[in-house]
Amino acid sequence: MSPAELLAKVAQFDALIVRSGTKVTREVLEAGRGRLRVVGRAGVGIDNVDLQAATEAGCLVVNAPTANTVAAAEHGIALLASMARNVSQADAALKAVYSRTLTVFTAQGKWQRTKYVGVSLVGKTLAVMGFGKVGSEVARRAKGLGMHVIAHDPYAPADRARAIGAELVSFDEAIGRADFISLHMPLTPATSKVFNDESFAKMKNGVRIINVARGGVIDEDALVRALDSGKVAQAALDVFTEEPPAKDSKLVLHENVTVTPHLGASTVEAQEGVAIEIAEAVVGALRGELAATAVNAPMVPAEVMSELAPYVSLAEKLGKLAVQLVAGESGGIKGVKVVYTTARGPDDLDTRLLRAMVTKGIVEPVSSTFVNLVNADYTAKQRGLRITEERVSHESPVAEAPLESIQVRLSHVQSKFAGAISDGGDIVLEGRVKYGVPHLTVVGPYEVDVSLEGNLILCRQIDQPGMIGKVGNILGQTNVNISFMSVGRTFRGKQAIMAIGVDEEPDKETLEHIGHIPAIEEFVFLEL
Ligand SMILES: NC(=O)C1=CN([C@@H]2O[C@H](COP(=O)(O)OP(=O)(O)OC[C@H]3O[C@@H](n4cnc5c(N)ncnc54)[C@H](O)[C@@H]3O)[C@@H](O)[C@H]2O)C=CC1
Ligand SMILES: O=C(O)C(=O)COP(=O)(O)O
Repeated sequence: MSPAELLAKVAQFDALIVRSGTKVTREVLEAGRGRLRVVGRAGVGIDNVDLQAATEAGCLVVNAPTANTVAAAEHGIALLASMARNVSQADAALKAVYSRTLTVFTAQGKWQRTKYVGVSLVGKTLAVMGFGKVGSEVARRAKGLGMHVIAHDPYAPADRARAIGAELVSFDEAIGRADFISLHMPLTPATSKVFNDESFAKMKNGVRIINVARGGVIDEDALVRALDSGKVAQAALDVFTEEPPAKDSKLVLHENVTVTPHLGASTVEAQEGVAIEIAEAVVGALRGELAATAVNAPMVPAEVMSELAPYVSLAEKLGKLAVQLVAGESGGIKGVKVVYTTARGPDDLDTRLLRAMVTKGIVEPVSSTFVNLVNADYTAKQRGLRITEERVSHESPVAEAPLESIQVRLSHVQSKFAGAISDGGDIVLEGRVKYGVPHLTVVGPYEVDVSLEGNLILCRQIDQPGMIGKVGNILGQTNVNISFMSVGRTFRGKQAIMAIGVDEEPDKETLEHIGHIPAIEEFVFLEL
């Protein structure tokens, strides 16, 4: 699709899957607002996606960070070796002659065995700039070629470098000592044009540079100057500031430069790999699962994610139930307090995810905004929702459970179900996870215990015999299956509430029928 076509059509889709050639600009994301929920980048670099605009639109951006790593590393090694031995220049020169005449070598001698004398790799020093996934695979392979490998990466763990046999050094030391420099850092404001006149000046004369990362990390005009002066003997480039580069690009046309058109990830295996990786990530994200490869959401490590999963669901359901209890005329929800009862300290329990899910539960049923971990705080702020959190420490933890309970309090709002209002005047709901399943355990001043699956009916009645039977009968007559039921009361013979989980949504008449049971004071049907 052309950019114009993409703009015109993006609103018809829930997800977009792109490679680096498609620019997912603010304009594209705005045009997709309301429908577009996920942008999947079938590769690593996400510099072609406007992350801030995606975050504001609540659009999750996921990438496929691992499936093309080896392909990129292999391409780096291919460029390193072919540059050192002038493979592409020699090939082009020889082909040019053969295409003119099949038999004669010209006087200028295109069978140029002396012109294309190369340099050896063994024993040379390679500086790997950016010791991440691709960089470390390049280092590993270069070791196999007998090179001495040094690396610069301010954030790389020293033990990984040590394990591969690479020495981690400063930026200046890396570029100053190297015979070959291979670039593997992401393009960020900090890395933009870090290879410039000043840094080329610090390199050895006759250094050779390989770039399979991003064109923007090199000041391309400065590289042309360094090539012209001989400071840089050769460069091998897979990526460019502008792709494709201008037709008259001095860099592309330079005789000491080897170029490929951004082929780093282009192997049959890598493309199959990223396709599968991104399809799984996008489908998961559309199903509402937490994406491990989310780019614009806080990173939640996989083990934390699996431990918190039932609490994430509990948090969302409590938010969803709470908002349905708010009376229409109460002037909006202002303050939301989430209270976590836990044996863990702040360092062992990151509540951002839980807070985001409470926000999602509260906002989604009453708006057209799609809320996720990405835009939850932004959305809450926009809607004037003040969400505060409190931790209550719990002395005797149940085994290893991260949380004992989660309570959601909506302050100073009226409720359509007075039974949900606590003594302090807030709507209060509390829940726990039991056997991996979220349960509602407190409604206002009442203790209940109902599994949060399907839908829920809350009834407040006078505590007297026969109530369960009456309600059960009415539901049974219309084939509504009760999945769970619990009765809580303040004092014997006073008020009680019944929390009834139902698989099907009862029709209006059935609900009215329940409301007409004389002892029932109020009831509400809540969707989960
Ligand atoms: N040519 C192609 O087709 C491909 C290009 N790439 C590009 O390769 C690059 C690396 O990708 P991965 O290894 O997967 O990413 P990665 O995130 O695993 O590694 C990047 C490393 O760069 C380091 N880094 C960040 N700032 C730095 C700085 N100022 N100086 C030195 N190091 C710095 C990080 O700490 C990290 O270890 C990215 O730019 C990516 O877009 C990746 C795959 C294919
Ligand atoms: O994954 C990356 O960062 C790449 O540069 C590969 O880009 P591509 O998917 O080949 O357009």
